[in-house]
Amino acid sequence: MRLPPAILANTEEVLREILRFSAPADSTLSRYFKDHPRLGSRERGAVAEGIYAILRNKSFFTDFAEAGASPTMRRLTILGLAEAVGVDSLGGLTEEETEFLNRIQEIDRNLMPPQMRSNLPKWLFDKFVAQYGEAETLALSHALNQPAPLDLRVNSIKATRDEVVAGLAEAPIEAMPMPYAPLGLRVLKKPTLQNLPLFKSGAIEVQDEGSQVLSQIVGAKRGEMVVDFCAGAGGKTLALGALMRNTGRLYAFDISEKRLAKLKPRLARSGLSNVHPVQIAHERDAKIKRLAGKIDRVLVDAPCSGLGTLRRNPDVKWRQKVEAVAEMQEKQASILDGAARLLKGGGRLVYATCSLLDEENDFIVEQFLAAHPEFDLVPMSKVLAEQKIDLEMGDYLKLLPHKHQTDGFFAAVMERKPMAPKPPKDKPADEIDADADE
Ligand SMILES: C[S@@+](CC[C@H](N)C(=O)[O-])C[C@H]1O[C@@H](n2cnc3c(N)ncnc32)[C@H](O)[C@@H]1O
Repeated sequence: MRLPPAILANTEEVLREILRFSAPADSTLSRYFKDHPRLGSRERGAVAEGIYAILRNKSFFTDFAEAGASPTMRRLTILGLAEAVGVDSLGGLTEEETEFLNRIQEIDRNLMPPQMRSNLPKWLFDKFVAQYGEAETLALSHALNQPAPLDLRVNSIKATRDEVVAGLAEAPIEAMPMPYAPLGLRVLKKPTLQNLPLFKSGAIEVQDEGSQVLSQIVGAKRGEMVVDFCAGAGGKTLALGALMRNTGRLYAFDISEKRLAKLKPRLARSGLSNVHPVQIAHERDAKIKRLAGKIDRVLVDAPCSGLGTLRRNPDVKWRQKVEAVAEMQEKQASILDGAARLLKGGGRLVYATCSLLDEENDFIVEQFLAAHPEFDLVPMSKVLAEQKIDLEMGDYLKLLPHKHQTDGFFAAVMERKPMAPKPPKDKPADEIDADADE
């Protein structure tokens, strides 16, 4: 069935706003839908998918849209909607526009210059080529320009993976176990989940497989003291709390009250009672000091450029700036430094990002280790073997959309060396040393 011609006007209207890049595309879209309550769910879906298709393919769509008689914005809209819903579902095109679309469909995209084929801004294309080489950059950018699949995490304190597969089948929703995340399921279509009893009861959460693997490698165990330093809306917090079997104490820190507020309803659904959300002012907050040297595991899921999530947030590549990456590095180093104080001897510190740039990843970890001889790197190959995750990695976890079909993620695990016992208060330190020599 064809979409009503008015969809073209709606998409063009919201596109104009989104291309100003003054706010994230998903929040602009939500606001637009709230202001246009008459749009049905099929129409809303078409507008959103059309916008995302334009953001994913902006470089070559813009190039084509600029050549022709009708206004560029209208042509961009037509290209995006045709890509998202198919030419046959589009109503209200003029003859000239239909011809334009047919011409574009015949173009072999492989003949375009590499940067245009990648649909990345020049600064980012250059950075990726320097790091991955041109052939891999093209494979990576191709994967980043596809919509992400829908991944679920089974909440192991509420259900098993098999029970969830059976429950989804009744809906009927087909779901496949995922290769790396032991509690992960990939849903083949994209059904609405919010009204399913499995969702309402907290037996499932939406979470990318890469994000699930990252929670798993923290290695949090029953009864431990754990800190999720940059918990946000709690995607990884919830996974950690379940891995701890709802025991011990899991602090969810973040500076953002708004993000922590989003964690609350998810927490209520999850049935976890071991999670303690705490808003902190910054990474040196006095609330953190009280826990110094007492924590078994700390996850720093650091704020980053977010370039690993382009499948979901294609606007990020156009909104992100090269200068912002440098600013981000300073923040990442400072947060990692602040979080490291929490660990007890033998405790593990996990640094993670959803960035694909070495400068936010390897570089931050190497700089940290050089300044903190009290920490040793635990090779990721060892950590993955401990967790029985069948992934080939060296020192670090580097999940890549074109290789692992996940969002792009980086993680490193560092272990604090055992601490020297503190001298008793009534005995001077040099006396303790003399005793130890005997
Ligand atoms: C990558 S997001 C975290 C995503 C979250 N862990 C999840 O799995 O959904 C980074 C978070 O770091 C928070 N943040 C930024 N600066 C911080 C700081 N100095 N201390 C703690 N959290 C901070 C941001 O508010 C944001 O929620």
